[in-house]
Amino acid sequence: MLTISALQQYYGASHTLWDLDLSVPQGACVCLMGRNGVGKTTLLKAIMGLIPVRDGSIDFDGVELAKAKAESRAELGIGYVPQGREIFPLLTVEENLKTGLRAAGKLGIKKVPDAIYDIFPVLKQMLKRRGGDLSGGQQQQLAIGRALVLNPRLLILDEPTEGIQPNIVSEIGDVIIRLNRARGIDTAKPDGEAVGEVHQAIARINKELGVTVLLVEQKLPFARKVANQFCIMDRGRHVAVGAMEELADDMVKRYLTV
Ligand SMILES: Nc1ncnc2c1ncn2[C@@H]1O[C@H](COP(=O)(O)OP(=O)(O)OP(=O)(O)O)[C@@H](O)[C@H]1O
Repeated sequence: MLTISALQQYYGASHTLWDLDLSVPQGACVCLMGRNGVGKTTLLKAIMGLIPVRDGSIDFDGVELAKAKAESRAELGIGYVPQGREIFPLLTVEENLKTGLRAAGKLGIKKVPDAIYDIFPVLKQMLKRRGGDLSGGQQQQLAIGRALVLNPRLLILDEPTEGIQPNIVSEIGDVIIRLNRARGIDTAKPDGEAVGEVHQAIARINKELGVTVLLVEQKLPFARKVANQFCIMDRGRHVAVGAMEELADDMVKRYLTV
């Protein structure tokens, strides 16, 4: 679905991404890992067209994104939750969600889908509250909700658990897992699990679309739980990729432990 090849990125004279390759197959949940400052956020911003790239290719389902305008991503089906969430503190929850619609372009989506409120019931309860008055966890749910309003096929999240209470971290993890893996779940025949409204809403979105996920995450247990593939970066280069169950202790020690 997303194939990055030989990407080169500079901040001025500073060479930040070196010959970087990354593959995100359809249906996967890929976790981009690495210590602070290795270039994870830079890579996500490059994918989103928020910073220019010098050379290389970013192919999304056959469309070359490396030189395309940032606005093209939403229309193509890429949703983005930036680091630090970047919600509008003075706008209400409803207004924040509607900002996600501004890039609807030709998609024909005119209102925030009800499924967003089914996935994050707290947003419905707080529709008229200002974004800045929400807790960190609620703001993160708002940021993810906003990224989902255009029904993306690829959801990109930059450190979704940063600064969030443990119980909300786990809720957010469950939502990501279900968005990613609920495809094909038969809601009429739950597999031993009580299928609630949230689950059904996610299964509905997922059945229609199948949300592939690329996320940056520093918390190892969260990454192991949520993602099924990893890509480790070190000093602007990809140094190891594989299935999450292959992420060995020596790699963790060498590239991730601070
Ligand atoms: N706007 C910028 N101008 C110049 N250098 C930058 C800019 N943004 C980031 N950098 C530098 O680029 C390198 C990669 O930063 P980046 O934020 O992508 O790393 P990261 O892996 O996401 O780290 P973190 O986990 O701390 O967010 C760092 O050395 C950083 O100082």
